[in-house]
Amino acid sequence: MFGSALRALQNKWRSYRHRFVPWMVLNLSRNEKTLRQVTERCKDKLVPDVEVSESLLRLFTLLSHGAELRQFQGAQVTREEEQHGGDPQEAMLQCLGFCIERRPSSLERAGTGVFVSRGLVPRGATVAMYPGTVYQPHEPILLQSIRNPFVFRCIDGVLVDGNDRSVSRMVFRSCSGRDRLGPFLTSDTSWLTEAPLNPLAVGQYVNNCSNERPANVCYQEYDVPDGFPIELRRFLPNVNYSLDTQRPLRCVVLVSLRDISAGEELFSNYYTIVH
Ligand SMILES: C[S@@+](CC[C@H](N)C(=O)[O-])C[C@H]1O[C@@H](n2cnc3c(N)ncnc32)[C@H](O)[C@@H]1O
Repeated sequence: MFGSALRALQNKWRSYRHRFVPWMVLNLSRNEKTLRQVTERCKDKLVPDVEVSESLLRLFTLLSHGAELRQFQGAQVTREEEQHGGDPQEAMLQCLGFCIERRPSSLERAGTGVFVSRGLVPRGATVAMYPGTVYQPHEPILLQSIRNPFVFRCIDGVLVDGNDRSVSRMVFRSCSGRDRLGPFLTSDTSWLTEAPLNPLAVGQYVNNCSNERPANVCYQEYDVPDGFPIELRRFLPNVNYSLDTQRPLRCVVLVSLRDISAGEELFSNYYTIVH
């Protein structure tokens, strides 16, 4: 009986993406608003990948100038360059028109959340990235997934482990070091610290929505295109678990569902079903 019920459920919800949070599954039966339902696969992405690429390239280019400025301390730089290029938060404000940061959540007992701290997020903006190690569906993640609420399942079964502690942390560091291409880093490990070089890379701390606090952002898979400049890949907060030169790197971005003002906390639907 349980088998046929499960099959019926699988037929109903053919494609889904979710965060592995046990209490959320219990919550789902009571609270349909915490589900994001998409009627067709083609309607799942709120903004096209090219727009995501454009935002990332603009921000990473400015961050890259800032990193150079810091390297060549003492060099002649204008005050404006110093202000906008040197500090990741300032670069974000200049480039995207808003800043986000981690703070204690506005929800009771929900730990840390992510807030818009300055500016205004327009609808359809790339607000954050979900950092972490990327596992193909067949790759082993059992050990890393134990008591780990940061594992994200993409629509195609690819998993992203965004935990910045314990085994997950060691795995990310190790894979990132392995994938270095001569002088070029191909991923950023600073999301494992309090001060990420890429200020978007805090999306794993976005909390789940509720009836009282509806979602203002949604997840979207983004495969890094071939032409993405090698020198800017060092700001990407994702790395493949297995060395893979054939497949594009999978990233997950959070896109705003509406305009979001400074002071507001970000909330996502931890569960999306694509019918
Ligand atoms: C991936 S973490 C999100 C970051 C988390 N707030 C933290 O500080 O680590 C997911 C966990 O956050 C908490 N959480 C997320 N949304 C919540 C909500 N709406 N209400 C209460 N707790 C929530 C739950 O403990 C859940 O297991």
